[in-house]
Amino acid sequence: MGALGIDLGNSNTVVCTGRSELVLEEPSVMLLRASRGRRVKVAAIGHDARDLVGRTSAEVTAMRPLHDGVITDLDTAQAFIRAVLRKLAPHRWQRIRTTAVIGVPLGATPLERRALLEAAEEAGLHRPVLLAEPIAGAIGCGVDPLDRRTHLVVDVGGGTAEVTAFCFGEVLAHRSSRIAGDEMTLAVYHHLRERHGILVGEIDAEDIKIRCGTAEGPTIAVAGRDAATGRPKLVTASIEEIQEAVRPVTDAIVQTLASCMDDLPPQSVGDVLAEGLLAFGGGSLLRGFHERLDEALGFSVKPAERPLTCVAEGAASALRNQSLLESFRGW
Ligand SMILES: Nc1ncnc2c1ncn2[C@@H]1O[C@H](COP(=O)(O)OP(=O)(O)OP(=O)(O)O)[C@@H](O)[C@H]1O
Repeated sequence: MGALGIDLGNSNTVVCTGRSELVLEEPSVMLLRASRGRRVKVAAIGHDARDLVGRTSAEVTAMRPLHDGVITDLDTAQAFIRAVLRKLAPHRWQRIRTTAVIGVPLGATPLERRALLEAAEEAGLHRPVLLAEPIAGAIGCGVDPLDRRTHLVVDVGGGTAEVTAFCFGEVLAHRSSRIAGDEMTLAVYHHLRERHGILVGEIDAEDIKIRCGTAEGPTIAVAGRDAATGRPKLVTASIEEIQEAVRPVTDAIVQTLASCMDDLPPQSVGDVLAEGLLAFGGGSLLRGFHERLDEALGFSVKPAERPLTCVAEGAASALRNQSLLESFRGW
């Protein structure tokens, strides 16, 4: 396989080759089967695993390799990375000396970074290197982090929203919040239960949130269970009310952005006002997200062309740029 750029996210895992070819984009979910007297085995990963969540026997457990963007259990993370590598290259010889640049939240502690490197090495990667996700995402969007102007980016993932300003190979300001895409999903769930008395599953609530972005009419149909009787129920919800329900989450992200801006020197603020804010990560695809940020911040928001894959793409292209990896090694 040679070299890979990997974005190991809370929600999704994305892998690109050194030639920036997208080779894997799957949910970060793994099903583990415990069979008596034997080692726990990986039953499924990615889309297969996500489709089976809630449809398996008691012997099968669904696991996510990361929480809030960092590893909490080394064995799970290692098993997940190994399963991803096997999916990409089934034969052992194909994986020999495969190296990678892996995205890591900028706010990760040295211990969390060490855990990720250890899991990656144990899973079979050769000398993996870490690169801060906001920097990798910016590179994936065509921004040069060694540029002499300040760039401001927001990465709205599932578990975290990270705001970062950088210039000339240095991070000038950074803020991270645990209020991101998953909180938007939760807001949709609570709204449907309170306003319409309907209970939907976590995956359905996420699907409704995403469908709001592509719905042609002003309303969408929602199927679930009546919160009082438990019977199947169908309701119609307006896009506007769902946008309103998610607004506190977008407002919290605006707050994070505003406090990051407060830490910037005046010259950098000028750059940001002129250049605008680059937004990526799946949460930035929320309907009305950019307009809300535009309106609240008063400067332009540039949506990434490929918000879900730019971190892995940027990590893959950083493989060819040693000086860039050196500059951001400590971040
Ligand atoms: N079209 C869409 N509209 C709204 N939200 C979306 C859309 N597509 C994806 N999302 C949301 O984006 C989030 C996942 O984004 P992404 O894949 O960038 O996160 P991640 O990198 O896995 O997570 P993290 O950065 O927290 O580790 C989920 O909450 C998902 O529901």
